Amino acid sequence: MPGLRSSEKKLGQLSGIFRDAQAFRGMDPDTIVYRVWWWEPVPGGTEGGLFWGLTEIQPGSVGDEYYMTHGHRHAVLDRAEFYGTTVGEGMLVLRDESGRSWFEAMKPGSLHYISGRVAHRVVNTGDVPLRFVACWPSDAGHDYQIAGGKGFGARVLRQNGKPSFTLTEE
Ligand SMILES: O=P(O)(O)OC[C@H]1O[C@H](O)[C@H](O)[C@@H](O)[C@@H]1O
Repeated sequence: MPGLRSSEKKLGQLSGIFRDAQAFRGMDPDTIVYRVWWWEPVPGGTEGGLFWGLTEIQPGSVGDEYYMTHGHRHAVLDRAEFYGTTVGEGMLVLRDESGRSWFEAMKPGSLHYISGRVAHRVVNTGDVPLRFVACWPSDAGHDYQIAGGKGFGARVLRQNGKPSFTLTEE
């Protein structure tokens, strides 16, 4: 049925994506990390349609790693997406099929085009909730297996009080 949808992601649902497992175990699994509201004017899977969404990621960290979305590629691999930041500061972490990882800085007014086949995740590096709008094809779907389960090959960590994009061996 077409309509407005919403979902929330709690820490307990993000097990395994943060580096510091000990810090993670010491935190309340019911803590909400992010919420998504999105409009589905056509049924999911419709070719040629678009969805529109708003994501809000809370400020916070697990150990020295900032709160972030799980991250995904599109199940229909070649589908692209736009993100537009409205409030807060963050990093859009991207990984292509060759394994290259990079980021784009997010701040109010920043617009980000995410090509098909590129995995994407958003990290809140600020002190306030990070909000961004998104527009993606209604048949894109989500694939949460990034690089065969290895992840993004990069982490955003607080170092000397500042966010640092660090490539990893993954
Ligand atoms: O699906 P996640 O990786 O948890 O990201 C959360 C959400 O971020 C954005 O709003 C995307 O447009 C959504 O499609 C996605 O569901």
